[in-house]
Amino acid sequence: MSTTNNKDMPELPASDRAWALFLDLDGTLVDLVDHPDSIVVDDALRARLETLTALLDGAVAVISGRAIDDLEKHLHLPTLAMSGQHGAEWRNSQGDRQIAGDHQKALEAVRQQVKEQVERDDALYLEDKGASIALHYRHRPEAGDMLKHNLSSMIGEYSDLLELHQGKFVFEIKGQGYDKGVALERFLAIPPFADRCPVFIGDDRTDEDGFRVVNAHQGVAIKVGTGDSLANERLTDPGAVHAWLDQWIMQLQRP
Ligand SMILES: O=P(O)(O)OC[C@H]1O[C@H](O[C@H]2O[C@H](CO)[C@@H](O)[C@H](O)[C@H]2O)[C@H](O)[C@@H](O)[C@@H]1O
Repeated sequence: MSTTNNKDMPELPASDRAWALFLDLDGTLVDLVDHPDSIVVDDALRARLETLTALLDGAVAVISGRAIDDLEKHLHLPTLAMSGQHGAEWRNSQGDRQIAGDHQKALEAVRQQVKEQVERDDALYLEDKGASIALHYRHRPEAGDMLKHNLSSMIGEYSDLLELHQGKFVFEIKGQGYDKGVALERFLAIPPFADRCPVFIGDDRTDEDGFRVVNAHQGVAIKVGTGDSLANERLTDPGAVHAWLDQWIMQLQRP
């Protein structure tokens, strides 16, 4: 196995294996910021993703909690495979898309209640993604426990169809049975990902489902930042992720 030059960084994936790369967006590829619309995806990141996609024969996907329309609005990479809304949406590298719909009626039933909760406090922000709803409380951190309690009650009678996920200053109501692990398994069953060994980089607790699947496939799971994790490897922040990916690109380009 090749090694990186920086002792603090994970080993680079061995060059004698075929790899599939899965990447979380917020907190992993881009820095966390005050509002979901304010993230910065620069040309260097776009170029990095395009180069890796070419070098890995198309086996690169972004696995995000964001909706695919939102990911595309920021990334502008129409042939990049993606999963959005924590596994409820998929797009392959041909641009073909699917979205889970079995929980939509239940979500509709709670949508108005969530809106009313947000309307009571200007510091809260509702991100309605279609197949999931995110309630952001970054600007009202002390409301976390109250919101968790209220949102749990709202979805209580639909617990066979809906579940509550907690991310970084956000609660998300999403379809039961979809998560980033499900998204990874789905990609690993189809070309060009099938039969490749997965590498997944993520920073949040919702990424742990992905790490579990990667570990089961004897892949490389990399947690960005601190905190308990199923991942065996660490990178400190998005800047370190970019540097690690650049080193991997150099290794892949070596004759
Ligand atoms: O799975 P990810 O790609 O990491 O997406 C997770 C959630 O990211 C976004 O919210 C988070 O990032 C915002 C921008 O930095 C930040 O303001 C917010 O506090 C974070 O929770 C996104 O808005 C969500 O839809 C994603 O699920």
